Amino acid sequence: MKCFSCFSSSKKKDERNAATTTSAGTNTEGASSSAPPENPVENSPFPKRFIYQELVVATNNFRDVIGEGGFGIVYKGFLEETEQEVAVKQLKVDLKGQEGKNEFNAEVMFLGRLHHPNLINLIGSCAYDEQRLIVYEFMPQGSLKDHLFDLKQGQQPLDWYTRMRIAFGVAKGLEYMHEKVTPPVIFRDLKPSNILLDENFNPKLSDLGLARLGPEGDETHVTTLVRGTYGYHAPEYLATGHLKVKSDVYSFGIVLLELISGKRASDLVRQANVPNLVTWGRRMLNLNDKSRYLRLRDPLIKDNFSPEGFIRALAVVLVCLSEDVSARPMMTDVVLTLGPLAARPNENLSSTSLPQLPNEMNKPEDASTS
Ligand SMILES: Nc1ncnc2c1ncn2[C@@H]1O[C@H](COP(=O)(O)OP(=O)(O)OP(=O)(O)O)[C@@H](O)[C@H]1O
Repeated sequence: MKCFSCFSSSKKKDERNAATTTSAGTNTEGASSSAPPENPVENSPFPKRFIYQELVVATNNFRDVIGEGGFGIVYKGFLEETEQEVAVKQLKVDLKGQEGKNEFNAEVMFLGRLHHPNLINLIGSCAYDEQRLIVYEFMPQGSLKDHLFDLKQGQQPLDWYTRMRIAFGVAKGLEYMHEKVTPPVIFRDLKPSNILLDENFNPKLSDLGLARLGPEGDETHVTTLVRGTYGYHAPEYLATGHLKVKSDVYSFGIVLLELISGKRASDLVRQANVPNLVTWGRRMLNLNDKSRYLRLRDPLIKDNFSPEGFIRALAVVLVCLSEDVSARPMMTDVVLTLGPLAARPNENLSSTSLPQLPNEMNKPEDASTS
């Protein structure tokens, strides 16, 4: 927790500037002026401190529930002052314990300092008595979970390219957290319900309540209690509590496999005698039988499918899910590989523009669509 305090003690503006630096040496709050043009920073660097009554008004007395998670209920709201639709999360605060407040502090601290188009925009927060509320930009398409599993009647499944675009955006968000800020930030709870979608299905990572500052200098990991969601943890983190940026890479591999297969990691884990998603995926891929690869594809993905992109995406899954932590790629490599896969054919990206894959990523042979 010593690194954590260098963030959390930074209430004053000048102290905050010292807290997190980008790899270019500028602080993340200043990143709004120094970010590269392709990564415009949308977020206000100074989230608002709301008074409780403002949020009562904004949410019409907490009437319209958007969703509920383990840490609280999320309500729809509207801020008259800025004419902005918002989502307001009211954290369950366990009066006997610190857990809810810790999540709140971590989320407000991280989101207040990290700014990227693929991270949710924190509009503000409110700490009133035992109440803890967080105000985010509203994401009209909800979470990836709502579009991947248990679709409602008549709901259109995500097509292949949208899935790849979502994976690409998530990879960019993680790349930013791991590689563009110092010290790195480990998300620790990557899963579809923490990937929110804007009106154009661009993804934004949310729920940084469990995030941790990563190791600095020569250290390879931070040691923590195992937290997060069962089914998404890297095996070494589960076994030892040693958390690394590559633990997130493993979770990303699982989410990518979920996007490809439409199967839920967590459901399969709970069922007796059924291999979990990772075991099942690996079994299919190791059988050197091309027709089996295609059985990993979500049957809801129909037209506009790219067999070459499919194989490459599976190769990314395989390396991200390596048991050997050092064999897992950095998110920058994943971003480079997924970028071209996210482009629809009419977006004019030929296969020759695909980046060279590391050897392990070329493992699966090419497959046909038949
Ligand atoms: N900014 C937002 N805009 C729109 N919908 C949101 C927003 N934030 C959360 N939601 C919705 O509320 C649901 C609950 O979110 P929340 O982060 O509280 O829990 P969760 O991630 O689903 O579960 P848990 O936190 O227990 O792992 C989300 O799945 C999503 O559908």
